[in-house]
Order: sequence, then structure tokens, then C-alpha cells
Amino acid sequence: MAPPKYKVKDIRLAKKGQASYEWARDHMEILDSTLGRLKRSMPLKGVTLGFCLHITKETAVLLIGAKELGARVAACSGNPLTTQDDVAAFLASRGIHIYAWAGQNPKEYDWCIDQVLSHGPSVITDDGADMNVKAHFDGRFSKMPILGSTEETTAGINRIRAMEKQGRLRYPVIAVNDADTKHMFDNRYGTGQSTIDGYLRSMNLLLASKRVVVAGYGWVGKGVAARCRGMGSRVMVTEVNPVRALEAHMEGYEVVPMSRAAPAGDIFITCTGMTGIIRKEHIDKMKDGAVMGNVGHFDVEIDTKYLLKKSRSVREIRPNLDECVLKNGRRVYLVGKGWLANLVAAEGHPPEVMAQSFSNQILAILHILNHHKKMENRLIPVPVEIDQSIARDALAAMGIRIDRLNAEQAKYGDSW
Ligand SMILES: NC(=O)c1ccc[n+]([C@@H]2O[C@H](COP(=O)([O-])OP(=O)(O)OC[C@H]3O[C@@H](n4cnc5c(N)ncnc54)[C@H](O)[C@@H]3O)[C@@H](O)[C@H]2O)c1
Ligand SMILES: N[C@@H](CCSC[C@H]1O[C@@H](n2cnc3c(=O)[nH]cnc32)[C@H](O)[C@@H]1O)C(=O)O
Repeated sequence: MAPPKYKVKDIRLAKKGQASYEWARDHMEILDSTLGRLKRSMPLKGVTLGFCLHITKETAVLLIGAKELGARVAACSGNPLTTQDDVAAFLASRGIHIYAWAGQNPKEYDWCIDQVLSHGPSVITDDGADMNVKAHFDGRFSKMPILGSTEETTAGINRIRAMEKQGRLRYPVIAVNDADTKHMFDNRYGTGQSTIDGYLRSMNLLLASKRVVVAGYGWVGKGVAARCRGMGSRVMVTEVNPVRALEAHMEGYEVVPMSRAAPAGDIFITCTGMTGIIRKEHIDKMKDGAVMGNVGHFDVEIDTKYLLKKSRSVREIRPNLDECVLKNGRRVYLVGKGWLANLVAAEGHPPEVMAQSFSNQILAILHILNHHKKMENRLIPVPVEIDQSIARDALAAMGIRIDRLNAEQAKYGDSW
């Protein structure tokens, strides 16, 4: 059956979504100028693109931009809770085939991905790999011709890498997350700021003096820990990687196992991309009043099944904050039902940082269209030239000039 043109919560929200889109576009100068340069040759004319990304104002700038370069665009959200309904309505009003609304159940979430794949995209842009997994293993789509894909986030790359290892990848996937201009900025500064935003909007408590437990000291964990310290919190870090644990220790954080952090922490933020980080045995030890949430991977880092189903009572005490009364009588609080707190309880990353991520995305999509014949069915890095040119554009947009090696220095650098 042909997919409907679009499905959103309320198309009447389009005007509000447009204002939001304009605000983001005005602060995404490097994406805007990348798109502007490309417009002269309309490189996406006649191409169908499929996107599975958080539907926010920043994503709208990417999707409308792709359409303005000639593409037919179909999109859904890579998360059941993170769609900004006004932005989705605006996208529908602009001819994007969008299937997204906030608060989907698992069946609805799945249906939306199906609709995008039913458009027959040549390139898939994914965030977390749900669309790519479907395009590989769902019989309805597993033989569909797809030239390649681009992946936005660490967790998605981990899943694609596992597929590659087993020899199951049927087209190349560009690891957009692994570009320096993506993870060093989006994962660190983007998540650092938007996590504080999400926690504050949901709990609005003082961060100064609180003991904040950051699980995972990767790019996201580093950003979150640094921003919490900046707010005056005392930060504890949990890790499994000895190098990263050592780095956190040298940075001045208290490094402990979760079993020790659980009874000590006031606020918990999981950032690992792994499953089962905060479990029953940790939850049962938490202080009365502890607040926990996740900014890592789907809703699997905290055992929310235990928390929401086995508590004596659960009530939404504030928007995006559930109060759970445990069997031992203590109250613990869950932000955003354990899904990405920065996107569920706030608006995700600020536009300036998403401009870098999405410039990588649009250039990676073009790279696939131009080079797919020579690409192997593997996980492929973003070409260094793309990474460097985005960094230069970002500096230029901020009015920053840097030095260049002179001839003597270049010669010295090459000598031995
Ligand atoms: N919320 C957002 O907007 C946002 C933005 C970027 C990335 N992410 C997601 O955040 C997660 C982390 O991304 P990253 O780029 O920091 O990844 P990363 O690989 O750099 O870091 C993850 C860290 O978690 C550690 N870890 C793994 N298992 C652990 C455990 N049991 N206990 C403690 N630490 C453990 C790893 O050793 C690693 O250092 C991923 O799922 C990614 O997709 C979310
Ligand atoms: N889809 C999974 C995987 C984590 S999303 C993490 C990604 O979200 C991206 N992201 C963060 N904020 C925004 C935003 O405002 N708009 C679009 N994408 C965002 C960011 O680039 C990061 O790599 C899930 O929902 O759990």
C-alpha cells in the first residue's frame, strides 16, 4: 500500500513550527552556507532520501535544505518521544513526507519507519540504526536497492559495526558520528548543555552542592560532567574502561563503581550507550529524593521496568518527572521515562552545534551518491577533507582566523 503523504499530530501547528525553524536556521550559518553553495548545481535532483532523526527545529533545517537541493524527502523520528509536533506540522506543510509525533507506542514508532522505507530511499540517514536494521532484516525491505547510509550517533555505529563484523552489511554506511567535527562538539558540548536544560526543566532544583553521578566518561560523559561541575555540583564518575576512568580521575572527578555511587548520589545521568547501568540493586540503595535520567541509549540504561512497574506508586509530579515510591518507602524520581532527557524534557542540542553535525550529514549523503560504486559494504569514515572544511567554515562563521604553516615550518615538519 502506498504510504500517506504525511502523518503528524496537528497540521494547524505549522505556523508555530515555522517560527521555530526560522530561529534555528538563523543560527546554523555553516549548514545554511553549505546548502547555499550546493544549490547552484542541485545535486539531489531526482533523488529520494529517507531520514530517521529526532524531529526538531534543527532537523527541519536539514530536511528543508535537502528538499531545496532537489530531493524527495521522507522522514520519521529515531525516538518515540522526541518529536516537536509543531516542527513536524511545518515540515508536512512544506511537502516533506513526514511520519512523526511525540508520544508514540512501539507499534506506531515501527509504522513510521515502514512508511519512510516504502518511499524507496536511495540513501538512509539514521540515528541509532533502527531504520538500517529494518532495511536489512525485514523481508519487506531487505532486498530494496539502497546505495548507502549515514549514521548520526555512537550507539548506531556500535550496532552497524556488529553487523559489519558478522558480514551482514549490504551497503556502505558512513560513520558521521566519528567525524571530529561531530562527536567532539555535538556529543560533548551539545549534550553537556542540553542535558542541564532537560534536567532543569523537569526538576528545577539547585545543581550547586549536589552530588551528580555521571555514568560513562566518553564524549557525552565528559561534556555532562564538565557542565555539572560548572554549575557547582560535586561530580562522581563510573566507568568500565580503565583509560577513561584514569582520565576522569586526573580531571578531578571522584571515580567509583555504581554500587558505591548509588547510595551517595543526588542526581544520576547515564551516558554509556550500554544497557543495564542503573539496576534494581542500585535503585533500592538510593537516597530518598534521588533523581535519575538517561542521555545515552534509547531507554535501556536504567531499569525502568523495575522502577515503573514494581514501585508502590508512580505519579507524574511535574512534566517529564515521575515520582516512584519504592517498596522501602523511599521516593526516587525519573526524568523523561528514562529516554533521552535532553530531547524529551528539553529541545535537544542548540542549533550552532547541530549545524556541524548536519553539514557532515549532507556532505556524507553526497559522497555516497557520487562514490557508492567504489565503496565497500563497510563502515566508512567521513573523508578528512569534509571534516576539515566544516571546521574551517565553523571558525569563519564565528569570525575566528587561525595561522597556517609557512614554507619553512612545512619543510621542518617533514624533515627527520
Ligand atoms: N542525548 C544525546 O543527545 C546524545 C548525543 C550524542 C550521543 N548520545 C549517545 O550517548 C551514548 C554515549 O555516547 P559517547 O559518544 O559518549 O560514547 P563513547 O563510546 O565515547 O562513551 C561511552 C562510555 O561509556 C563507558 N561505559 C560502557 N559501559 C559502561 C558501564 N557499564 N558503566 C560505566 N561506563 C560504561 C565506555 O567505557 C565509554 O567510555 C551513546 O549511546 C550515544 O549514541 C546521545
Ligand atoms: N535514537 C537513539 C540514539 C541516541 S540519539 C543521539 C543523537 O541525537 C542527536 N541530537 C541531539 N540533539 C538533537 C536535536 O536537537 N536535533 C536532532 N538531533 C539531535 C545527536 O546528534 C546525537 O548523536 C535514541 O533516541 O536513544
